[in-house]
Amino acid sequence: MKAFRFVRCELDAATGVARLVYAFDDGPELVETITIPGAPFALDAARAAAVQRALQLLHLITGVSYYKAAVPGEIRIESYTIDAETAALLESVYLHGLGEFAYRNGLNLHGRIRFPHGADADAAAPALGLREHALVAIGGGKDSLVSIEALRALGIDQTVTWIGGSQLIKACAERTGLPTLNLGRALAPQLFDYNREGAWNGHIPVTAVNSAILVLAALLHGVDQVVFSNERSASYGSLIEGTGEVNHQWSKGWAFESAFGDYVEKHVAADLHYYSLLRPLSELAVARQFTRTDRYDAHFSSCNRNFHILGERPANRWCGVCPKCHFVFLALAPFMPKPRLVGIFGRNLLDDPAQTGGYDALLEFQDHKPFECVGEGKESRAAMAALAARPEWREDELVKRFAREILPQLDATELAIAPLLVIDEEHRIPAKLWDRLRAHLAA
Ligand SMILES: CC(=O)N[C@H]1[C@@H](OP(=O)(O)OP(=O)(O)OC[C@H]2O[C@@H](n3ccc(=O)[nH]c3=O)[C@H](O)[C@@H]2O)O[C@H](CO)[C@@H](O)[C@@H]1O[C@H](C)C(=O)N[C@@H](C)C(=O)N[C@@H](CCC(=O)O)C(=O)O
Ligand SMILES: Nc1ncnc2c1ncn2[C@@H]1O[C@H](COP(=O)(O)OP(=O)(O)OP(=O)(O)O)[C@@H](O)[C@H]1O
Repeated sequence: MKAFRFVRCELDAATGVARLVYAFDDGPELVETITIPGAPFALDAARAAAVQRALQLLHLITGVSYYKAAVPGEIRIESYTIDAETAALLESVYLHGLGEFAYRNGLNLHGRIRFPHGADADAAAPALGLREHALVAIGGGKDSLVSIEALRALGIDQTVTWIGGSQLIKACAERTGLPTLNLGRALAPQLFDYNREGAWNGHIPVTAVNSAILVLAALLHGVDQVVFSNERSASYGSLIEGTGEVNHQWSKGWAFESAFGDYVEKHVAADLHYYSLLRPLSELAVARQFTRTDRYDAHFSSCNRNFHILGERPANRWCGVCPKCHFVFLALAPFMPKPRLVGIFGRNLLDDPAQTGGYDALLEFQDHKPFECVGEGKESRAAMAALAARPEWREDELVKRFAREILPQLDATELAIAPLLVIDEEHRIPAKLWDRLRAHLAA
């Protein structure tokens, strides 16, 4: 393949269906479809122009799923032009968002990803007078539920919003009792053929794609906030010997959030605020927040095996053997009564010797942090050290092994949980919310 082509993008405001069209060389058109319920959308000229800008941004970001199948040397944008700032944002999203993909496939993408661009646009995007209301992304796991409950406690109007057909996410969304919005997304079917035929494949920055979809939905619905639930720990990747840092969850990190959020306000709509409500918190602090209500215990799951487009789902909501199950069990354990936690998972993962290797990776003991959405090694070590001091946990096989074999090798001054629960000040949460939110999170 010589070139990856951004062929065109179109949105029908009468139906809410967006078509994002790509191609390799002179091959078939690859059409991804996004459906935003609530049509027909009546848009004044300023909002229609902002929707067009958001649609192009979505087209450009979503192309990463297809580009990765062949990583050709040339990128062409055929039906509109972009400026240097847009090109820089995209080059960063593609390079860092495909970091794990490149590492696992032994590819070097540095210097390869170049988006063609013209001069910088001089006019900043105007404010549109958007209604004060939050579209909150829900992923079926604990994080977004913590945000939803925090916004509820603060009295912020919100619509719980998700992409795709997951029944598990739908059940969690309905359990909130709040208004819901389910956005449709269908990848171009040829991508799955390419994968079967041996195209390059691997992780893509899915949170960047989801973010761009919600920005488009927010504009069509005329609301002023898109809220994600990405914690501080997501900014830190796995440290690979001889390679450096590779972050599976790069588009959940601060680098993406700050670049994308600033771009949306400057280039799409000045009064559309994209932010992560959980950015000031570590994974352990989010876990602690989650334990404040048991409303979702029988509904939520953080296990990504629930969320495949193709393929099998786990027999119950928690497979119990993947890094996310391992980590979420460990992160909740210091803050939740043991019977409640074992009840959620249906078993005690810390008393199962078969999970030793998985926990060693989380602890960064003779292994690196797994390529998954899990907390930092220091969070896992602090949580495990806390459990080693608790009578109800210390006899469990993996806690006992930690105390015997790993703990003596660690610096005891780095194992306290309290410093990891400190609320950070680096975030994009609107100033008018922050003081009240801070007080809620500190309680
Ligand atoms: C559910 C899951 O973890 N999927 C990852 C898995 O994909 P798999 O082949 O096992 O199954 P499917 O998800 O059904 O995907 C089928 C193929 O489709 C392609 N694809 C899918 C979505 C998309 O947006 N673009 C695509 O190109 C892909 O080629 C699949 O082969 O392994 C893949 C390869 O490593 C991963 O890319 C799949 O991850 C999904 C994109 C996904 O939604 N994953 C989230 C659960 C996830 O990892 N979230 C991160 C967020 C961090 C971030 O933004 O990067 C997290 O929780 O850490
Ligand atoms: N299908 C989806 N639709 C909309 N937003 C999603 C979807 N999947 C994940 N997200 C959002 O992406 C972000 C990262 O997802 P992540 O899986 O870390 O969060 P979560 O499911 O809320 O919690 P957990 O970490 O426990 O799985 C969250 O803001 C989440 O709401």
